[in-house]
Amino acid sequence: MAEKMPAIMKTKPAYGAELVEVDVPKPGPGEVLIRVLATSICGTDLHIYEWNEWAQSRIKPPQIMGHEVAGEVIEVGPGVEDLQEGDYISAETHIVCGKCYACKHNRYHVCQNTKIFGVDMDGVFATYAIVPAQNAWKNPKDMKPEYASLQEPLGNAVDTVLAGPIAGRSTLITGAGPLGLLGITVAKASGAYPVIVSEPSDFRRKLAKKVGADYVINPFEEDPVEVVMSITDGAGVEVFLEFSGAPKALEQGLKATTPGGRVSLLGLFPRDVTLDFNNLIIFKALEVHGITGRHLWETWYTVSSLIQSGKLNLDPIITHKYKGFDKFEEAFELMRAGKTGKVVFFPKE
Ligand SMILES: NC(=O)C1=CN([C@@H]2O[C@H](COP(=O)(O)OP(=O)(O)OC[C@H]3O[C@@H](n4cnc5c(N)ncnc54)[C@H](O)[C@@H]3O)[C@@H](O)[C@H]2O)C=CC1
Ligand SMILES: CC(=O)[C@H](N)C(=O)O
Ligand SMILES: [Zn+2]
Ligand SMILES: [Zn+2]
Repeated sequence: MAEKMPAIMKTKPAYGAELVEVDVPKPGPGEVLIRVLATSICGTDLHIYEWNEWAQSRIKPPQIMGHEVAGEVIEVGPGVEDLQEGDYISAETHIVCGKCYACKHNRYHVCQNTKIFGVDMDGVFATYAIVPAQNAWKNPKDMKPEYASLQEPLGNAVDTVLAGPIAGRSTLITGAGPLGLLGITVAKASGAYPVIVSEPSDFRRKLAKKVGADYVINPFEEDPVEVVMSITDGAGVEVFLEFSGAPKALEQGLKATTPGGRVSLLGLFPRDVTLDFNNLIIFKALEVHGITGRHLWETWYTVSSLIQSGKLNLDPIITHKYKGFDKFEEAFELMRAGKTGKVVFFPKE
């Protein structure tokens, strides 16, 4: 095995990243070394690439980027018992403590001491990567690596869509970025109808239709609330799934939700949001869920079963595949321009 490997690294506290040659890491106690088979870009990676305020407050360069992955275990560190060379795994990105109040209440997805690889330590945009054994998820041998790599963001989408009943429910999704697109296919596979999607990007509205949306709305040209009311005979939707992080979308979605309906909020807002809580939430008795991470580990079981059921329409969502990392800047710039769904790298041997 090579001593050195290419890696996409945040080398400096500034815009961009670099493709550099680094030493292949050695697994320490409780860790495994994987050969990366597929790794995909998350919106968070884009924040790190762009070096926005959040990234400046959290990321300590130099650091290998990336946290969505599928790989083969090639070396097992001391003390690891339930993994062996040859295991085909993906990884939960949240490294949780198991000791805090949240963990002791089985709320691992909101562990107060969460560390995230690719965010708080070296990640997986490389030929080989270190994964904590406690975070490894064993994949069925026949699962495509690009699907296996998407399980982590699919987990966010599953927790958003399935935070309450969805079968047969009218559903509004705001934001058809990579996560919103995953939300559409999970909602359709789970029996939601109609699935109405509000998304200003023409490229992404077309993608939303391909993935299975029943209706798409351009919120910059039509009032999504009016369109939803006309589709639902004035009732509003039973379920509102917020995947955009746009304050306007939040307000429109709440207005379009039927009294007593359910709201799941995944999108992260760029700033504090001012909202008419009395009339948009309280007097409508809405059930509102904040969504973060994935429930450990039931969400991973749900995601894997949905993929294996063949009911998820993932291929149209994976819009860009790259062999190796040479064109990573093109990939990030296309993603920044909103001209992609999910982008997947397949490291060269
Ligand atoms: N809570 C959590 O655990 C996580 C939250 N996120 C957040 O989820 C959100 C979605 O992630 P990505 O799909 O990667 O983000 P993205 O930024 O690629 O997609 C957001 C989409 O919303 C659309 N949009 C903008 N304004 C809109 C409006 N007024 N109405 C409808 N759509 C509008 C954009 O055109 C874009 O297509 C982001 O805010 C991201 O930060 C991502 C990962 C984990
Ligand atoms: C930080 C991330 O982007 C990650 N996908 C998560 O679920 O927390
Ligand atoms: Zn992510
Ligand atoms: Zn904890």
